[in-house]
Amino acid sequence: MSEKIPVTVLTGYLGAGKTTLLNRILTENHGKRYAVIVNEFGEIGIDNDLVVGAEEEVFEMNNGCICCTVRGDLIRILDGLMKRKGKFDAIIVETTGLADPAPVAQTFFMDQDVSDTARLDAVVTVADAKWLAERLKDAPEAKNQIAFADVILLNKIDLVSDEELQNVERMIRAINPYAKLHRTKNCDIALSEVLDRNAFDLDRIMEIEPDFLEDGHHHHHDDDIQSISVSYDGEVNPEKFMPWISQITQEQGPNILRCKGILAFPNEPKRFVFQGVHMILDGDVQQDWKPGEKRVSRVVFIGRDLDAEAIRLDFLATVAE
Ligand SMILES: Nc1nc2c(ncn2[C@@H]2O[C@H](COP(=O)(O)OP(=O)(O)OP(=O)(O)O)[C@@H](O)[C@H]2O)c(=O)[nH]1
Repeated sequence: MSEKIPVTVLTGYLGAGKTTLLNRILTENHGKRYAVIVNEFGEIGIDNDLVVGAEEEVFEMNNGCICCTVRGDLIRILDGLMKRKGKFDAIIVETTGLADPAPVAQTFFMDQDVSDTARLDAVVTVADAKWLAERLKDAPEAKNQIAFADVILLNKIDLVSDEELQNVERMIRAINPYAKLHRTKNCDIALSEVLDRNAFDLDRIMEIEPDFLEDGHHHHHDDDIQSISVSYDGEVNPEKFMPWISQITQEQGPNILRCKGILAFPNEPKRFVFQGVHMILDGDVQQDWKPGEKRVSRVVFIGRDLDAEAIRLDFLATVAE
């Protein structure tokens, strides 16, 4: 029997640094070929376009969470990939920040075709050193992501004091004493610590979740969490957009778990990408718009108690004349 293809499930709460880690993996000179599956919560894909590395094949699963509505899609994509075995060395699945990793991991044991050809190598969880303590209070997914991890990257250590870091490490250890824990900035880590670990331990998981191998998925997403996507078929004016995005993240930061966008600015050959986690905002011009690519500007906000219509109108008010 030929060897099974290793699958790494990359998880972690909204904005923790999953795409940063994925891009690091894909750009490093590893000589391997990865197939990448990216799942997003919002209905318009942004992450897919933020993943670098033209070599890799990126499969996008939008509009739903990998652990719920689109799990069938995951099985279909995996089945399709298996038919082309030999064309790549490993598979990386980046889940949404709101995914419960258990049902995703379950897929590799419960689905016969998948389990015959692929093996779950490890669940790698990226944790945000600044926000994890808060999320452990109000987001059960954040806790499950830690509990199920084989490897944890405690990321964004540049944003916290030593004391805060030790505190959050204690919280992680209380939930999961077994995972290998690394402190990172910008997910800077040797790939050998993340890939091909052979770390997934079914026995440990059965201890946490005794019905792991039984069918039926009971994960209920927090219904209060909204995903608001707005897309405009053209350019936005940076002089209007920048003050608006700063203002909304300052004023509504506590409710904005995550925001991001790709924008076309007039006379700018490069795409402007902005990223936000609560009130922390980051933005920069990145790669060029491709020749013939439509210059569409799009933003996504994920959070609670957000006024979707106001966000839509305010964003559209920033478009270039
Ligand atoms: N200060 C700081 N910022 C970081 C670090 N790692 C990542 N970021 C920034 O955090 C933001 C979110 O990073 P992503 O990698 O997109 O996070 P993600 O987990 O993929 O986000 P979602 O897929 O939307 O859940 C980006 O603006 C990153 O540049 C870090 O170690 N320190």
